[in-house]
Amino acid sequence: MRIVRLALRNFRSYPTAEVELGAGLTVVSGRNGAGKTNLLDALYFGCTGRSARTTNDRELVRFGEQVTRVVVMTEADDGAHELSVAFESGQPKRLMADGVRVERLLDVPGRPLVSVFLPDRLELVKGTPSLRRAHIDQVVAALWPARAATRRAYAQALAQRNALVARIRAGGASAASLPAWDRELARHGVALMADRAAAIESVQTRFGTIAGELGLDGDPAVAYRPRSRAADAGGLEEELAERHASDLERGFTQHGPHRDDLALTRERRELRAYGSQGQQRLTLLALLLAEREAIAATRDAVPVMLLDDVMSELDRERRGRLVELLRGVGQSVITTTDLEHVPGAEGADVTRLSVRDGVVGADAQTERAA
Ligand SMILES: Nc1ncnc2c1ncn2[C@@H]1O[C@H](COP(=O)(O)OP(=O)(O)OP(=O)(O)O)[C@@H](O)[C@H]1O
Repeated sequence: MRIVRLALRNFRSYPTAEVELGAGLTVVSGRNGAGKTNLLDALYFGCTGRSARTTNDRELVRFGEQVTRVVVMTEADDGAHELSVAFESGQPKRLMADGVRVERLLDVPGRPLVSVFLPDRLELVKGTPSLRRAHIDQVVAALWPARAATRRAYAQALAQRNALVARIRAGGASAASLPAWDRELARHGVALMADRAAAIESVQTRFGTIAGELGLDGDPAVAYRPRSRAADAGGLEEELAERHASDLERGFTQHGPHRDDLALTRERRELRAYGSQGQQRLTLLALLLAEREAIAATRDAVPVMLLDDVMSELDRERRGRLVELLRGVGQSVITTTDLEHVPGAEGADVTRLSVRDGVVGADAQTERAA
């Protein structure tokens, strides 16, 4: 599966654009504000139905326009496919796969997986545990699509247990009904913890290696931090039972995998609290690359990497190593203000695009030579 073409209409700074992606690495160059990030976001939007930068879709519609539309054309073993997303203010988003309306693009079989590195995504390292939990669950779903159901089942059981806690507090139900929901929550909870642990295990060693190669010293590490210490469903059920009184006092379920975290450390200290901005950026980059390798090793699908302005952080040697990693397997799109920052960009296997004033042109090299 690979993305062949992207077509946009009234997406951010672009009135219209048609972009052909390379089979491997595509480098998008242009000045600050030219529209490079907008192009990456359009790709993300077309593949997932969501922006990587905002939850407010209205921001995606070009100023003065009403409707934006993004179409992603792909090629797979079974032929050509098309995903499209259209958004009009005040209307529900229209998501289509091969001309058929769908609820969610994430459920479309064979859709391209995408992994995106944008400055805003640093929140994954710096922000609250909930972002990291959601991220682990996305990695689980990318590694083993069928297991996405476990997280949904857990979330549903948790919502029901919380509703019951509220009813008991209001005097509308008896505390004797709690153990049944402890059992249900524990059953899905241990399955969820096992999936998360397995996902992080498949990423751990790769993360250490790639982070080292990209120049992050100090023994960088990623580890799953489950809230519960239970080894099985019975153990988690007991932990939940021990907290009945305090759950009823606080009004919600305080214990379980919905309180898990992912620890990202360097020299055994949390990068969230002690890492420099550069270290946090390298950590995020290494994590996304490690996940991509793990997914490629588990499935015959390699996520498309969308990397925004990542080169400025790296010295020449590390830029070279990153380009090597990206050229090795799958598709990637990388943006840069300066083509010189991408070693090997002149290679025959690299597709070069230049962006200027909301217009995407082919081959910046040719343009420079002209
Ligand atoms: N809805 C919109 N309609 C029209 N233009 C928009 C819209 N949203 C953003 N823009 C414009 O897009 C431009 C920014 O584009 P983008 O972030 O893609 O630039 P960039 O090439 O990645 O720049 P940098 O190198 O500085 O990160 C800005 O000029 C901004 O005004």
